[in-house]
Amino acid sequence: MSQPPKAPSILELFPEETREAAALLKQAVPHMMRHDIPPNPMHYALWYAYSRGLEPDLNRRLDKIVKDFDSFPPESALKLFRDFIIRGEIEDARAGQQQVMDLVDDIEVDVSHSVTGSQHYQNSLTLGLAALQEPVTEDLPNVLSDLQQSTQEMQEQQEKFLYRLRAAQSEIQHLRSQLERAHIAATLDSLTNVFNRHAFTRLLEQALSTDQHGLALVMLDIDHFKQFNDQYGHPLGDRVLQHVGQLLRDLLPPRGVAARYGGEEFCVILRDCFDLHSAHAFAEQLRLKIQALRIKVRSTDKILDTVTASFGLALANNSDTFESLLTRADDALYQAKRNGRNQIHPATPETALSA
Ligand SMILES: Nc1nc2c(ncn2[C@@H]2O[C@H](COP(=O)(O)OP(=O)(O)OP(=O)(O)O)[C@@H](O)[C@H]2O)c(=O)[nH]1
Repeated sequence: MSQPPKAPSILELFPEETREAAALLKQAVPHMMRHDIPPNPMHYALWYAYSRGLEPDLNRRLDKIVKDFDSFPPESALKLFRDFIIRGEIEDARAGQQQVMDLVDDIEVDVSHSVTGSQHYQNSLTLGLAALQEPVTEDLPNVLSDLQQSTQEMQEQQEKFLYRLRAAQSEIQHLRSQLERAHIAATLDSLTNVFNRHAFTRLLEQALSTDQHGLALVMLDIDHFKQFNDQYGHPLGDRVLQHVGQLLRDLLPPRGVAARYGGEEFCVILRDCFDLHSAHAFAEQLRLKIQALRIKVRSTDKILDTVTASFGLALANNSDTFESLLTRADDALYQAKRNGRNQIHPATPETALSA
């Protein structure tokens, strides 16, 4: 029997580049305004998909709801959001749950057969041993033959059980690697292979709540990236981001965390930095490596203009929250941009170091 087509994931549903997505934004927002629909993320996703027009059924249902209600009941929005926007993710989660449940059911049946078999064997052993303790009778050959038969049955059953356990073991390994892949997809930025913003937020909050001693935050932002995109196009801009991701992964010290905070902005959490010098040394190494990047246009072999980045550094103190630490690093980054870019600016003036 043929399987129904797999529902697309969010990434497949919304593959647009910045410009195309911005054009859809301009169409989606007036739809929401016209019907007095709050432009929250759930509504926005629906009206964005509506503007894209690739799901006629969604458009028909949205048109009908606003016509019938002259507004947009939140329950209807949620249902459409589940049915059209996150259905791929919901299907994946359900399929994963079902696989685990099937596996547990199979193991339960196998264990229960094995227990029953062991009980029978135990009974025949008990009877056989009792018979063997009797004075030798002519029944001995029958007792031995019964024991031999039940031992053979037990052995066959154990072999089957082992075979099923091995199959379950490989199924568990498969499920584990599926879960690991899902976990990676949920925490990594797919373009640059460093953590995404969501994971970074969680990791920095965790680090601040457990041990902020020696914790430093580095924020970096590629310089004049808009200009680079405009001149060479987004695909080459994407390659720059991928190179920066690779450099971050290569240079990251032990216990460090590198993340793409958004667009062309990255954050790095460093540990064991008891003054800004070691954070500065890391940032300086990265700054030089970015400056040394030579990006080649594959079709023409032309080497593109030098890429540079600006850096803000902040050392966590006892009273820092996620927001306060991020704001200080961001302010320092802003200063680095104002001072001329391609440089590092520490958040605290007393430890000022120049690039
Ligand atoms: N190629 C590509 N570009 C992106 C991505 N995300 C954001 N951008 C672009 O990054 C640019 C950021 O531009 P701005 O915030 O004006 O900053 P800038 O041009 O780097 O200037 P300064 O930061 O002041 O040096 C915009 O053109 C975005 O379209 C992405 O994933 N890929």
